[in-house]
Amino acid sequence: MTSRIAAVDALEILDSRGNPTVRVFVELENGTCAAASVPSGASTGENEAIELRDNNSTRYNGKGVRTAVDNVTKIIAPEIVGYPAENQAAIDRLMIELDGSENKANLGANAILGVSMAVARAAADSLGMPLYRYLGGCGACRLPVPMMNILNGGAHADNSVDFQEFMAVPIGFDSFSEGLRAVAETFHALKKLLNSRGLATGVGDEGGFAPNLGSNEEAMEVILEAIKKAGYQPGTDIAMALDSAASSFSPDLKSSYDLKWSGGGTLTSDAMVELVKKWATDYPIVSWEDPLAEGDWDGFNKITAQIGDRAQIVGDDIFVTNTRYIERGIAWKTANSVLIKLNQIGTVTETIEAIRRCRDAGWSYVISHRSGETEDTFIADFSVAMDGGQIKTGSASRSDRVAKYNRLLEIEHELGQEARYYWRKP
Ligand SMILES: O=C(O)[C@@H](CO)OP(=O)(O)O
Ligand SMILES: [Mg+2]
Repeated sequence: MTSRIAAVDALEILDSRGNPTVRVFVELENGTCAAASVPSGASTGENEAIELRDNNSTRYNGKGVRTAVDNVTKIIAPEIVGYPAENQAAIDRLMIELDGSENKANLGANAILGVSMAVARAAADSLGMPLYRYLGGCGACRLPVPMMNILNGGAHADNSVDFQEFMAVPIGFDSFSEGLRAVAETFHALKKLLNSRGLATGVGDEGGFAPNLGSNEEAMEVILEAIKKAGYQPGTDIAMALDSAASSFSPDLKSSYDLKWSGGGTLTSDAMVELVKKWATDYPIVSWEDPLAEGDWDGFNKITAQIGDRAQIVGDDIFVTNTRYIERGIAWKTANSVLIKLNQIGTVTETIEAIRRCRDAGWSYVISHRSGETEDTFIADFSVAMDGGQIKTGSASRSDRVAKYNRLLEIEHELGQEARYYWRKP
């Protein structure tokens, strides 16, 4: 009995926002069966691989999740049955060719990624290896520093906060579990603080609280207070990371910024750069994702030149985990870090390639969830396998996010003394 693929199946399931998404099953001739589920974003970059998602017009017209499911079972499955599951790169390439488009618009990035992840998991299971070991080899022993999202705004919440994500980063701890505990305690401290001020403690899509605050500064102030209340030193034990998701408040995606709640109205790119610089000086911010919009390459270059030596400038919407844009960014010194999302590019192999480019350039990379998630914990193993050093996977209040943290705790436990954990400055 070999590890050749015997069957591939798929079905429509729900994601954490209650929207349909894809789950794929891959069965091998040796009896191994593995599944993978595909997440989905809300604040998506324009150049992301195209997923076949449902909205009122696509559900029944051949462009929704049901079509993605059919594409797996009717188009992809017959082609990959018989391939050894370890031939990840060949299987991924075959699916890219089958799709035939630039951006996976024909079969759907969600169809292709579901198969790609399920194939990796089946291969690992069939070899009796944990996924992180199969994908990362015997050197895979570094647990990522979690960026725990504790306050939500922007497109992920209906409150009066412009920036999308405010995260707590445990930089001063010796182990993943201790770091995770500290940011979870900060999350609880923040809840108490918000409560005591009569502010709402309902959560946004990624589980961070979504109170109505007057400005981004107010959000950062209350987080600093929460870190202290939890008994930690801001900037030494726990630092802050932000994802402005600036494309979501830049109408032209490149030169104007409409901060509704802070900063006093519409800003030029230069004014936005100045504001980011000021906040990065006033607050212990170690990582800033999408401080400018995806078309504002000049603004990105400027902010990287000005604060890139002390803060990680992470490109999400601007790079979309695509080597074409990452290479341009490296050549132009646009950032110093890339947010890595498997479903932005659509296969495991291409995601690994994107990470390889980052490493070659001395850039960091942050493995990330999407705002619409499932209970699938693939990215937890993937972050250890890729030795990425950082993971962004929401708060401690939603089980779709907690599943990833718990999987990382399991991996740490399994690695025992071999486990490594440290924050690497940019
Ligand atoms: O902008 C982001 O980084 C992500 C994940 O936090 O959000 P979304 O999945 O909505 O694109
Ligand atoms: Mg982002």
